[in-house]
Amino acid sequence: MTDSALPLFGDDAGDREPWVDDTFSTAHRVRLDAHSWVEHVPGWLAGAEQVFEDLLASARWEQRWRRMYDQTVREPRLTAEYAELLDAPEVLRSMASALTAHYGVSYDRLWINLYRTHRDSTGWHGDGPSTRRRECIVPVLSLGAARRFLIRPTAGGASRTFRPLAGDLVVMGGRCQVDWRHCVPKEVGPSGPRISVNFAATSQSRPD
Ligand SMILES: O=C(O)CCC(=O)C(=O)O
Ligand SMILES: [Fe+2]
Repeated sequence: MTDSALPLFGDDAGDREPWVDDTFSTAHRVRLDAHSWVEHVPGWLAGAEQVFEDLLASARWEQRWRRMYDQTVREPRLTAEYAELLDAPEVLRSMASALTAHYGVSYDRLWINLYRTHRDSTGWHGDGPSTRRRECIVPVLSLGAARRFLIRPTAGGASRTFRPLAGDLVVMGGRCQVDWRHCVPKEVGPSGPRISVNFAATSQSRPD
């Protein structure tokens, strides 16, 4: 057995083991309007690099296709879904528990997206079937390269820009999935790969 295969204990553990700030001490909430908000939690996850590498190597990445008008288009990113939280890696399950405890929403499934380069993206959308309740709380964790995350009113208007770094959470709350649209646009300059972890709750997929 080599050193790197040994379990992490002692002083080293703090540097390498992923660890979430379950006090959410850095959370900063931006009110979008009377009903919707976005919370940015910088540095929520420590050890993000290890989680990124593990997911990149171990997730069952799939190419998805999206129906747009009369065409079927290839999504410019890869996705892996964990329809049951129990099937997700332990580190993601413990993050889901921390989010459930903090936001009072029972996160019981998740999907992760891989933006391979600056040319991968996701267009303006609301999360649709996973967020049918009038008010939802949708946490998204960023890993890997920093990319812009934009949100703008569904009816049109100026967008707000967030730039989550690896380990940051961006949480959409209230009526964000109906009254607002979000996207991760392509970038002009080169960027390394990014993974986002999208936490979902069956309870939020049922209309109230
Ligand atoms: O990658 C992100 O930050 C957001 C992804 C997203 O909105 C989605 O998959 O529904
Ligand atoms: Fe989304």
